[in-house]
Amino acid sequence: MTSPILELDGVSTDIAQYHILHDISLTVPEGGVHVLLGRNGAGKTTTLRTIMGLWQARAGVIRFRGDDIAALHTSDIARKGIAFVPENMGIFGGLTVEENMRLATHDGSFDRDRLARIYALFPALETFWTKSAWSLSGGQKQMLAIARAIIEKRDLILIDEPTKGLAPAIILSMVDAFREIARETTILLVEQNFLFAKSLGQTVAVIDDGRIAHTGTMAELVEDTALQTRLLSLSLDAHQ
Ligand SMILES: Nc1ncnc2c1ncn2[C@@H]1O[C@H](COP(=O)(O)OP(=O)(O)OP(=O)(O)O)[C@@H](O)[C@H]1O
Repeated sequence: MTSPILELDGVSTDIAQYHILHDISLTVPEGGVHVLLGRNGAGKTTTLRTIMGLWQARAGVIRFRGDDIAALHTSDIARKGIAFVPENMGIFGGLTVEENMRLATHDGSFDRDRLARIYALFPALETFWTKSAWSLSGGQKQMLAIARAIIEKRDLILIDEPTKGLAPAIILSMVDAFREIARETTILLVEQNFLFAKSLGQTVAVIDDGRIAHTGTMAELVEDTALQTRLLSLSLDAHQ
């Protein structure tokens, strides 16, 4: 396994008076898709927001390519090459697809090759390029949110539950897109959909009640049904 692109070491985060994350240690190897699983309220979003500097860690170290980024502002963390696709997708409904994409670039201009690649990954975005984002379907909105994160080269993308509320056929089409994106960028994926997660993930961490309950390779979790049963109750949507 390659050296880690991201490491969390003993990270604890409070929101107001509440202790939400407790001593989170997590290693994300460079390249591929790495999954953070956990049930509702387990602390997945808080972990991603802490990495992005949207919540300040009370304790612990967050290393990106070896540099401690825990005290940096979100804009400086983004400039280092980390993008965040939040659960609410963070797109602007009143703007066109093109305007949404342009706002995600640093100077408003597009690299033609990257744009062509994005059109190939998500053809609907080319079709609806001049349409307002609110006219897109849920799946297309999610594609736009992901496309915004990769319109410029990023080293690491944090994606919060991209399959939430999407139809199975749309989720299936996203598997190929994620595999393609992961050829040039490391993805840290928060998920509850185990089928989606296991088809993409190389490593997996399970978080429960703000604590890491398990870390390992996805292959060993897929093979170990007893472990799955133990973790399913903590983390996964049993219907997936
Ligand atoms: N702004 C906030 N104020 C108070 N508590 C919060 C806030 N945001 C999150 N929490 C609490 O922190 C805990 C972890 O929330 P978090 O959103 O990280 O969970 P999650 O695993 O992402 O869940 P979900 O799958 O539902 O998005 C929950 O108990 C939640 O109620």
